[in-house]
Amino acid sequence: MKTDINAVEANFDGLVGPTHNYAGLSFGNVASQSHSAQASNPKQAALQGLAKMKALHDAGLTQGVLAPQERPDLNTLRRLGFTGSDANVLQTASQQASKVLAACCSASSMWTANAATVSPSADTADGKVHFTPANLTNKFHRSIEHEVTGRILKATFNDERHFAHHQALPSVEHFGDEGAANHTRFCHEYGQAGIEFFVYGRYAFDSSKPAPVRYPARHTYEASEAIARLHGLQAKGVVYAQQNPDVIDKGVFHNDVIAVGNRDLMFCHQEAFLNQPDVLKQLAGAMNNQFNVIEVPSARVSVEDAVKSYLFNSQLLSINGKTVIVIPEECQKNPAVWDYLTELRDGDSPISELKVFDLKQSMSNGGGPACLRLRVVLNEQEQAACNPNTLMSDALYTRLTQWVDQHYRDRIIDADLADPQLLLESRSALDELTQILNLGSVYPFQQV
Ligand SMILES: NCCC[C@H](NC(=O)CCC(=O)O)C(=O)O
Repeated sequence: MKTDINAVEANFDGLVGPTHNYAGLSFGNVASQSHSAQASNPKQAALQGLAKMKALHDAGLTQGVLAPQERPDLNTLRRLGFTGSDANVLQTASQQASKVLAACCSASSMWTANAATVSPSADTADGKVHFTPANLTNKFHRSIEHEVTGRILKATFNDERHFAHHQALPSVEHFGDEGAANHTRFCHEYGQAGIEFFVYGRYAFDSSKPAPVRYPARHTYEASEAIARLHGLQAKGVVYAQQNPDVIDKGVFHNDVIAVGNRDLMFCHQEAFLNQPDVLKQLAGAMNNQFNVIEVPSARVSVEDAVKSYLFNSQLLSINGKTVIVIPEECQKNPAVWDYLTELRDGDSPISELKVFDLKQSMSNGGGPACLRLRVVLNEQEQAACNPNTLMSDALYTRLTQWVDQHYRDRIIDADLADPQLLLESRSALDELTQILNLGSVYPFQQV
């Protein structure tokens, strides 16, 4: 197949929804648990996300926006037995099952690294870009995302000649799938066939294999294999690796908390994978031995510091032939991490620039720069086939910041989630958003 030299890696970031809150829903995600019950600021959260999108657009990258989910999720609450008017459903849920209500109000779809796994057309048998929404079975509040995520992806990549959309895998723990947070694509040029690297936390059908003991392994080997099959990937274009169970037990709930890759570069912690030397050897072989690894030693940055600072939840971006790393402010505040990063930048590593962002609202729930984006490699024709209203521009940035200022609250605590007014505010915001992004009626409340 011919290489498209104009293929780009686009980042589609999740827009933070109007109900962003801290409910402590993610066992095994240290930040989510430690910020439980604190007041959130949805307006600031959305603006922080938009500022990152705008900055990367300004740097010349292709940047897209993925719409949030409808929350509170009244359909799910009704499915769980709450009845009556919408206000009544919210009130009884808050009285009888406040955690269930909080789960049905989470803005967790903002972390679009978990929205889906995406395979670029250069890697797939039919030459289309393949999308499979992640079932996110391990956490109830996230398991209710995939259906609407699928609709939003179809409305964003809306051309059957170029884009193939699959259903999520069966929603059981055996096929627990956390999407692109556990998937990295290596390549020499974006438009050339690449190596898709799938990382999983455990085996569902083989209990003889190692697994974490304290925290859950959300993603299975069997799920990764199924995605590779669905997307029509060639065996020689796929490498699998198991996450080190010990680091899952220290709070590394997704691989993108301990490793990140771009083109022919892998930036990872020394303890990221089981049998790490062998994994790196396999990757180098698959990449015809043109592969660079920056492996951060535990003696320089401990796993605990990596989890606290989100050093590896960074974005590695190619800008004008240079590799730039996008990191959260928390990296600057951690002396061991900052020392290491400045040494990388000033030395002869491939990383030549550090871009620091304030993403505190998302970080407090365990989501850094990389969690907030879904990478989609697109050749020239595919770029033209995307829904143009979802692509960042100066005009879209202005429009969306005004929209956030108009509709979003600047404070939400647990008790607010039962407020019927919040439901109305969210629906009117999202109704307007579907017009701004030209998505059609993707939300359940628009389909009655
Ligand atoms: N890729 C980053 C995902 C972070 C996400 N946090 C949350 O859902 C926290 C929600 C809360 O606790 O309110 C998760 O753990 O899946």
